[in-house]
Amino acid sequence: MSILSISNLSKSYKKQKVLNRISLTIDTPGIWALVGPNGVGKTTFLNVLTNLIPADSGDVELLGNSNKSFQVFKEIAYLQDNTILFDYLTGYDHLKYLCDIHKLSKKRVPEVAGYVGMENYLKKTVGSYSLGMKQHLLLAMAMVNKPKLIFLDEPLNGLDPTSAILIRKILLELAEQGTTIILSSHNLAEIDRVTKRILFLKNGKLIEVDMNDHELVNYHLVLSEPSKAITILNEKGFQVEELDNGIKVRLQNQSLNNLIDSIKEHAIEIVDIQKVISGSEKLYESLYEV
Ligand SMILES: Nc1ncnc2c1ncn2[C@@H]1O[C@H](COP(=O)(O)OP(=O)(O)OP(=O)(O)O)[C@@H](O)[C@H]1O
Repeated sequence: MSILSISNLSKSYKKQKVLNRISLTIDTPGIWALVGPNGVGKTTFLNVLTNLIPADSGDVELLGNSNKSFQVFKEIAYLQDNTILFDYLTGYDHLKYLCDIHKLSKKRVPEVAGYVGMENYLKKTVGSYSLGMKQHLLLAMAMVNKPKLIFLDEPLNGLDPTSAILIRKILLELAEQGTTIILSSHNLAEIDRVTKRILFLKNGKLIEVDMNDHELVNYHLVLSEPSKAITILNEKGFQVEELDNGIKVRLQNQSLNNLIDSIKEHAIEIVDIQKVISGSEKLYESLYEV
């Protein structure tokens, strides 16, 4: 049984084709990032997958059941944006309501609130919440029924570093426990921290990428004589670029030891050396011609 199986999924708004015969299968648990520029169709895609809005054509199966079956909603969760929250209700009310729907004990409320660190404001009305506090509540709501598959639309929006770190830890923990998370986000640096698997949405199609195949490793070096080093390294076939405060080298067939030895044998001092991995932002730039 696949965790997620999509075949020939299409959705248009009037003449605008947002999803164009998309097919995708996910068989292994983990985190999958959904990425694309504003207005490309990420929210539409998540809404169609969870059957909040109907597709024009195509089929979706979540955890082996059609996304139109009632069973699916016991096992999945969809964290939408905070417009689904009610200002005059407390965080507790929201979580208790979901426990009732899922026929779970209300003991699950403090459990899940504690998990996302919102015990202090659980009993306050949502109207008094900051953006980050609302994001915590939404994540807690998504976790109430211990779902095996979670769709998250921009869960990192408006979070301070403390909250972003906490949510990252929670996502990684859930993934480790076997949950599959489809995470729509514009925060590419954060995505690189949680997953190598990215679904880029472009022109109505998904481009599935394993970042392990696309990462570029460069070394940034601060040197006593950068110009001399550039000449020497170029002669030896290294791919070198000048930086404001040093040089950048991309290794191809050479090892890091080759690089260091080549510099040292000309008595050039290496003041600093850093490994820099270029992640999804580079790929995003080339895919969307930024
Ligand atoms: N109900 C609707 N009626 C008509 N057009 C819509 C509707 N909902 C979305 N659209 C259009 O569909 C396109 C995709 O919108 P969507 O919200 O799915 O994009 P997104 O990738 O989630 O954007 P963002 O990153 O800004 O949240 C946009 O051009 C949008 O204007």
